[in-house]
Amino acid sequence: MHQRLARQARSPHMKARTGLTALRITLNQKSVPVMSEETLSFQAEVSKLLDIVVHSLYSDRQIFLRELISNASDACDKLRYEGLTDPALLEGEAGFTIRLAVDKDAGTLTIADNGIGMSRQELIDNLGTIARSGTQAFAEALKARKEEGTDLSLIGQFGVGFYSSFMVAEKVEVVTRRAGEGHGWRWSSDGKGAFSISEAPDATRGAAITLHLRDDAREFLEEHRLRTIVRTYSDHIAIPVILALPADKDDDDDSDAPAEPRLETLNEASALWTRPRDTITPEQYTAFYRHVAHGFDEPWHTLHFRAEGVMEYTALLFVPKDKPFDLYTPERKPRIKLYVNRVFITEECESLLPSYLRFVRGIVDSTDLPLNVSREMLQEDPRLRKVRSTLTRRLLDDLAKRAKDDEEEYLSFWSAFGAVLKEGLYEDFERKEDLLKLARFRTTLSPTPVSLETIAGRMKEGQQALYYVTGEDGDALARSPQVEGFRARGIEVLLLTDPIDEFWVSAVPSAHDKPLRPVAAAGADLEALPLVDEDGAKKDEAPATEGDKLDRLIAALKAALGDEVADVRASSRLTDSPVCLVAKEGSLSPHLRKLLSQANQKTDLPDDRVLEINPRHALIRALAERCSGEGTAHDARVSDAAHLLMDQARILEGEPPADALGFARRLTDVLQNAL
Ligand SMILES: Nc1ncnc2c1ncn2[C@@H]1O[C@H](COP(=O)(O)OP(=O)(O)OP(=O)(O)O)[C@@H](O)[C@H]1O
Repeated sequence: MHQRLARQARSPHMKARTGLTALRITLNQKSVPVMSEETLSFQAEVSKLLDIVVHSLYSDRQIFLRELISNASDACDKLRYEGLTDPALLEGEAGFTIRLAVDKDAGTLTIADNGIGMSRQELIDNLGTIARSGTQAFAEALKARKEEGTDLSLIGQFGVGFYSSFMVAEKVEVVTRRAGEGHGWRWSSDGKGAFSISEAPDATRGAAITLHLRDDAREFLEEHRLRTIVRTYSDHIAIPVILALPADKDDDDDSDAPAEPRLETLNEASALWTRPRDTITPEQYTAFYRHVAHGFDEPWHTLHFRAEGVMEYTALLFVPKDKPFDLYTPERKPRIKLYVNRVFITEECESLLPSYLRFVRGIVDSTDLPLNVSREMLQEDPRLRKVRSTLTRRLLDDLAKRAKDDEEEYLSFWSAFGAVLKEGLYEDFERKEDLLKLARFRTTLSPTPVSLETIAGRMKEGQQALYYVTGEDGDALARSPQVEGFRARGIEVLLLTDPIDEFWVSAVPSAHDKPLRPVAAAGADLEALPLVDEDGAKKDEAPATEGDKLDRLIAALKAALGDEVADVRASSRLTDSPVCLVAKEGSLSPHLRKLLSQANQKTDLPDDRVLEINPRHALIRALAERCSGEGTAHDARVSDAAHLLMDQARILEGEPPADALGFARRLTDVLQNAL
């Protein structure tokens, strides 16, 4: 096991798979040796997945061919790369091909490559477990489906790589020899729970996947069908996909020697990104996007350009339409493939994009980097920093253009990736202004997200700043007492509900030349503005509790609540509610405190919240009256009211009352007295 993990650790794919190590360790493979053949069971998740694949939920069965050709192409890329440091692996054969061969009598279709191949252990790991990110997502969706009845047809969007062969085949055989190894292996399975492995001494380098087609899938033995599928889905593959056709036997040829098959190259076989833009169709871009991104959606945006200067390179980048399922994994790694002179170098070149653009997929092909470029070099090379800066600028410029051209379309992008892009407000000081322009926010006046420019344009006369409130649920925030006073004055408040919002706001003191402030910090700004009715006309305010009365009330509330609050103060933030809880200035907001505790992060800062009271509210005025008499310090009713108000404020913040029993008792008393 250790050896296997060590080997995986060296493989360029390991990074993406670290989370799966545990899965593999828990594998329960029953091993039943039968002469030189061994039968092993699939990992339980694979069996479940195959069961669904076999009972075909895809209408689009032909995608199996795209998946297998894509794997073959990756295998060739890997060998080409490993061959740079260890030319012996190439065994003198450096020309890569992917061959399709049909045997109509046997009903088989074979997809063969001369790439890296697989060792015995790799066969078990790769084709017996869930080793692939997309397949893992599928398995997770399966689990979710059990729990909450997810629509199965959605699962098609994940794609299941190699396992998709079982959509069309009743039996699949893989004969493979890993480059550099003496002999090969045969893997075979009917996809029903088990697979077998035996030696294949004569296997050639690479992998040959033979599909014994089901009766209802014999269409995939037809040349014209294969030709069309390859041209549609795999034309961009940079390695020739060759169809071997039976030779036309010459009439005069009466020898028994088998005639050589005719070979027909089906695809363009040149890297798509090297072709001029105007010769590439949108379908070809989409097919390529799906290949590099392992996506099943359409690209929402495509950026393809050649750059000259400190470094010469071509970039072909895509913004997906749908959120990739691993967008929020803790690594937050950008996934751009790096090529040097069309030779694939690495899957995860982190230095090519900032992590807040990690949803972008695609490739960069440089003509200047050395082929043996190391990981360290990739991280430190100043030219790559320049490339990163150019790619970032061009992507952000394009996003701005798209927003300008069609705001509605842009909002579909924003709803998928806005939360990730906002990480840049916190991390990329240089691009803060650009990112602020791209940002869209839901507000108390607009359920559809709008730009800061729009919000700033709607500021009221005398309004000092742009205000925001943070929390989990936009609807609840829009109705919360925190924003009442703003609503009553016709002032728009940004409703920030992404976890990242709590972090970037601290790094962005102003936006669009206006200070950006939390609602809790409004204070005097707000008092200076008049209350307005729905038509914007000025409204009279109810009389407020003031002076001594107010002081006595505040003193009585403080005495009753003790340590439960850091302070009690009057506020003009409230209009309809009697009280609300706010964070003391300079302390963590309740929402941030909650986020940190969910992430198991302890904070040393005390939970010092302020209870704000509305001096114009009838209840507060009545309470103030009661407190103005003698002996109120020990008035049980005032104390009960203080606790009930405090609990009410907590409930509005989405928290339970501090002491449920006490809360129930007080509420009962109050109701009893009132009836
Ligand atoms: N023709 C092949 N030659 C060598 N290895 C292969 C071949 N086909 C599949 N494999 C190995 O099997 C693994 C699983 O393949 P599968 O198609 O299920 O997912 P995948 O290609 O890894 O997915 P992804 O493309 O998302 O990384 C591959 O990662 C690869 O290591």
